[in-house]
Parts: sequence; structure tokens; C-alpha cells
Amino acid sequence: MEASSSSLWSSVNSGIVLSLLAVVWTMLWQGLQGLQLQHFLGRHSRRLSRRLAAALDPYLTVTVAEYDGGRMRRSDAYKEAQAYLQRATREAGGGVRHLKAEPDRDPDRLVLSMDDNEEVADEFRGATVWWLAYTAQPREDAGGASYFWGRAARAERRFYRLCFLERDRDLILGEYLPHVRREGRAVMVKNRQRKLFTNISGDSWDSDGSWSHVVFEHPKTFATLAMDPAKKKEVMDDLDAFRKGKEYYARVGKAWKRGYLLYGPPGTGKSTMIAAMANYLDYDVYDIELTSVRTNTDLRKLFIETTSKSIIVIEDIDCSLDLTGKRKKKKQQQAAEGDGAESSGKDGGDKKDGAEKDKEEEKEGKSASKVTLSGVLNFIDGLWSACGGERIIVFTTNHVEKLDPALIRRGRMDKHIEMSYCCFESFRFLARVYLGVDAHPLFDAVAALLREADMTPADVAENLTPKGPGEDADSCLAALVEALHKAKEKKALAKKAKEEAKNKATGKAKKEAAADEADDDDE
Ligand SMILES: Nc1ncnc2c1ncn2[C@@H]1O[C@H](COP(=O)(O)OP(=O)(O)OP(=O)(O)O)[C@@H](O)[C@H]1O
Ligand SMILES: [Mg+2]
Repeated sequence: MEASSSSLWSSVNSGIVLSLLAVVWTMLWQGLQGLQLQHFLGRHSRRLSRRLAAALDPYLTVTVAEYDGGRMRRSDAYKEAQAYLQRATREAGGGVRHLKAEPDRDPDRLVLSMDDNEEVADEFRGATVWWLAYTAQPREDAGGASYFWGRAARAERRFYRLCFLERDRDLILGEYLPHVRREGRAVMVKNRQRKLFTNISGDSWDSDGSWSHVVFEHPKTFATLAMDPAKKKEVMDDLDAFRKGKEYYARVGKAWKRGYLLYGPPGTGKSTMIAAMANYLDYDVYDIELTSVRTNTDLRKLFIETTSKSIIVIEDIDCSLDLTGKRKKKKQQQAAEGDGAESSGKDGGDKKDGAEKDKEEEKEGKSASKVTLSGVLNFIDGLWSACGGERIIVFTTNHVEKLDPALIRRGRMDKHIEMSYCCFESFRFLARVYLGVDAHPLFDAVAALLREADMTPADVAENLTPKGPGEDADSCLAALVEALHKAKEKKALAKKAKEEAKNKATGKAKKEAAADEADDDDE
């Protein structure tokens, strides 16, 4: 009994001593703050003060991990805390000595955040909290982790640790943390720079299936995209409906995503249309080079790492699917037809000498991607595709007829948009944009020629671009008319050659049939 009362007495005593010390410490701390001494003592004083505070009044910690629990996506809470702390770091002024700098929206400025092992203090309604940034090395057993789940384990893991006094528990957990997330989101929106992501790193086959990015600054908008006006409006309305369609998609039980298939000859503006879409919606762009994705699992991983409000693009899907086999065939076919360089210019650079080419092909064979059609179908509308929302998937192709119908059926590619050769409407649009003219005596000639010749908007735009100081609308339009005449002749020649080849083929087939018949008769 006595023993218990004395232990009670001693615990009461020690409680009083601790409380007294806490009061003294708080006064000391406030005094230090008042005298601005803390500023001079810098981060060491902060650390010391936190430790002292902890000794007197136990403090609690909350850790925010960049990738937690083997998750595949960066945690939103981490990103928000990071954004919030950028502001807190700036306000802490000289208190934080080691800073990390990243480019800002404003090209002359840098966004500063605290570096590893730095600590910054923050005040919230009279309570002081401390944020510490630190990085943990990869786990030793990470090599054995499955490829799919192990990325977070293999990479350096970054954390923020929030420390606060126990007496502030309710305030911090109930109000401060939601405040940090809200403010962090606001900072992210303010600093948001649109990004263009690619899955190809320096050596594409060394890439660990993750994204690298640059700031997306494409100047093309719908206002400068030449296209049949009705068709353009239809696309823009469709995008608007998608953007505002969160409730609709939830109501009908569909994942909030939409597939667009852009098809048409090279130079008709498919890639340009993607840039215009991204600028219109203010979305990020993820450009997937499918031939650099090793497996279906990697493809899924890439997809999961995309954020919402993004356009996921697979260009030239006919060249990347079923994979390098078809791609090689296409290259050989183009080389045989001799149209590779003319078609888009992008194959024009492929002219390499034999040995180099052989080496490249050998490498290509070794590193053949194992992504299958079913992998891509899963990527578009499998279970995983519903992760996150507000994503647009765009495929482009020059040969829509070669695509597997399963790939482009509605529901996967919801909207098929044909990008065709330049029509008169598109020409007028380009003339207005490039030359600032709405009418000209040569317009009629151009209109007549465009009906007979196939010219892409890219070629029309090129002809309408003044090449020197002496060039004006007259000379540009005259050059266009001349180019259209040539294109018309070329088309007529190509048609004739095609007909001849067809006749030859039918003649040969007839001859063979006749020979077969004669053989049968002989027998
Ligand atoms: N409809 C268009 N309106 C305005 N400019 C265009 C249009 N189409 C093409 N261009 C211009 O032509 C160039 C090539 O266009 P783009 O790369 O979009 O063609 P593409 O259809 O993607 O070709 P490919 O099939 O070879 O990838 C661009 O620089 C763009 O400025
Ligand atoms: Mg393109």
C-alpha cells in the first residue's frame, strides 16, 4: 500500500518536474524565437530544440513515403507534401541550408525544396511541427522481388517525416495534415507544367519500364490545325464531353477513358492533332514506343504509372504490333517501293550501310518485344485500365486496314478520325494562317487541282511558307499551283502503273489457268 502510494507520489513528483521543465522550455523556446537567435543557430538549433522538446513532452511522428507498401504509383500524399514544403522551405528563408532546385514555369526562376536530411519547421495555429526529408537505400532483398511489384523496393525510397508534440496530436492529425494536402494540391495546380513522357531512356533496352519526361511545349492548337471545320468541331465537342463526363462515366459504369484512332497518310496531321488535343484539354502526353516495351507486364506497369488528365499515345500502331516481324516487313516493303523517304521523311534517315544495318537487325531480333495483341487489348480495356481516370488513349496509323478489328472496335477505340489529304477548306484555312489571305485569283486553280491531286496538309503548308524576304502570297500560291500540277501528274502516272501491273497480273493468271486447262485436257 505504502509502496504504491510512494510510487504514485514519486510519479506525481516527476510529472510536476516534467511539467515545470516543459513550461521553462516553452518559455525558453519562445524567448529564443523572440530574439531571432534561432535564425542564427539554424537547423542545428531546430534539431536540438525538437530533441529537447521530445525529452520533455514526447513527440509523435507521421511518415509519408513516396512509394509505400510496394505500391506501384507515387503516393499523392507524398507529392502534395512535397509541394507544400516547397512553400514552407521558401518561407523558412536561410533556415534550410541544403536545397534542391528544379526549373520553374518562369524560365528565370527555380523551384527550391529541401534536400535530404534537411529539416524545416512549420507553424500551425500556435503549434510547431518539424518536417524531415530523408532517403532510404534499396532493400537488400529487393533483387529477389518480383519484377512487377519490386520497383519501389529496388529504387531509392524517399520519405518525409513529420514530428509534432503529443499535446498537438488532434490538431495536427485532424486539421494540419488535411491543410497540408489541400495547400499542396493548390501549389501543384499553380506550378503545373505539362509534360511529355516517353518510355525510352538513353538505352531503350536498359530502361526499367518507367517514364522519363520533358516539359511539353507544342505550339499546335486547334486554331492552327487545318481540317474540315465540321469535323474539327465534332472532335472538340467530343473532347469537351469527355472532360466533363466524370458523372456520366460513373453512372453508366464505364472507366473514365476514351480511345481515339487517328488514321490517314503520312503528313496529314495525326501527330499534330494529338498536340492540339493536349493543348486544348491541358493534359500531359505519354508517348509509348511499343517496340521498346519488353513484356505485357511492363506495358501494364507503364500504364499504371500514368497520371490522370493525360493522353496516352501509341504512334504507328500497325508497325509496332505483332511486333518487330511486321515492322521489318514494312521497312523492306518501303525500301522496295522506294517511297520510304518521300512518305514522311522519318524513314529517310534510315539509310545505313549494309554491315551497320545487319548489326541493327540482329540487335532488333535479340531484343524483340514480347508485347502481344492481347497485352495491348488488356492495356486498353482490361481490369487495370480502370485504375485512375480521365485518360485518353490515341493510336495513329497509316494503314487502318492492317489493324486487327479487335483492336479498333468501338469501346476500345471509341472514335475513329480520318485525317485525309488537303481539301479546299483546309487549304483556305492554311492560306489564312500562313499568308494572311482570304481570297486570291489563284484560289480557283488550287481548288480545281486539289480535286485531282493528292497533297497532304504538310506539303501545302510547306509551299505556303515564305522562304525568303522576296516571297509573298503571290509567289507562294504560284509555287503551290506548280507543286499541285506535279502531284497531279504523279498521281496519274501511279494510277497508270497500277493498272498495268493489274492487267499484267490478270494476263499471267489467265495464261496459267489456260495452261492448267490444257494439261487437264492432255491427261
Ligand atoms: N492538318 C494540318 N494542319 C496544319 N498543319 C499540318 C496539318 N497536317 C500536317 N501539318 C504540318 O505538317 C507537319 C507534319 O504533320 P504530322 O507530323 O502531324 O503528320 P502525321 O500525320 O503525324 O504524319 P506521320 O503519319 O508520318 O506520322 C507538321 O509539322 C504540321 O505542322
Ligand atoms: Mg505522326
